[in-house]
Amino acid sequence: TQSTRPQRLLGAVQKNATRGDPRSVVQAIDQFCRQKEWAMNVGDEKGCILDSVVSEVNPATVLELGTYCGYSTVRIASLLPPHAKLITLEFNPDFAAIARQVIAWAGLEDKVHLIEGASGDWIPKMTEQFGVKTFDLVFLDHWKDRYLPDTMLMEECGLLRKGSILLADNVICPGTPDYLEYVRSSPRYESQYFKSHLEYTKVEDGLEKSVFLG
Ligand SMILES: O=C(NCCc1nnc(-c2ccc3[nH]cnc3c2)[nH]1)c1cc(-c2ccc(F)cc2)cc(O)c1O
Ligand SMILES: [Mg+2]
Repeated sequence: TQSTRPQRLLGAVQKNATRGDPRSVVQAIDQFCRQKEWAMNVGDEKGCILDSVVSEVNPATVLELGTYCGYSTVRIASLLPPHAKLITLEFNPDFAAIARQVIAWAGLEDKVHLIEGASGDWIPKMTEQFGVKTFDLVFLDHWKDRYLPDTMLMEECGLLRKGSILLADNVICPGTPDYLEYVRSSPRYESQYFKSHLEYTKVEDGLEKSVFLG
């Protein structure tokens, strides 16, 4: 039977990356996506912006919405201080199965909780299931029409504190117009746009960084 793109991406990691070396896993995926097949990872250019925000925030608790193959999960987890926790949510079981193996190849499974399920179901359960009171950083990279409802849900569930950072991928392409309007006009957020490009292309895209003001 035919392999899927995520399976071929995993194959490239197992072939070209060194076990336990997150940077080599990231590099192997970027090389695969540039030379073989495009895939919807945040990519190297936006990935550098992600790295700088993670390093600046130095978060103890991170929520990632939209794991896909685990590329950004590996980038984030490799920068976390010891004992920090990254919870990543993936809706598609096939993507989740690949992501687990990519994260394991990078040797980061102890820092990552990968949950299979819908954000709307799991966000209200974060505190009781994982003992997380608030998130220091949230990386939004899942279905683009879920960014706004899930942000409102996180507010309602008290998962954001004064100073929590939301970093959203794809605010231009594919685009998240309702989310952008919300975080840019709400007095409860201070937002900043980091102009970049859609992963592995010349198409404009960018990340929106929003600080929750409480
Ligand atoms: O759809 C995207 N990403 C979403 C994957 C996902 N992986 N997991 C989920 C999830 C996880 C929990 C959920 N709970 C409820 N819905 C959920 C959806 N969603 C995406 C698409 C593009 C893209 C750009 C241009 C094109 F021509 C085609 C495609 C680029 C990107 O950077 C993306 O991130
Ligand atoms: Mg994305």
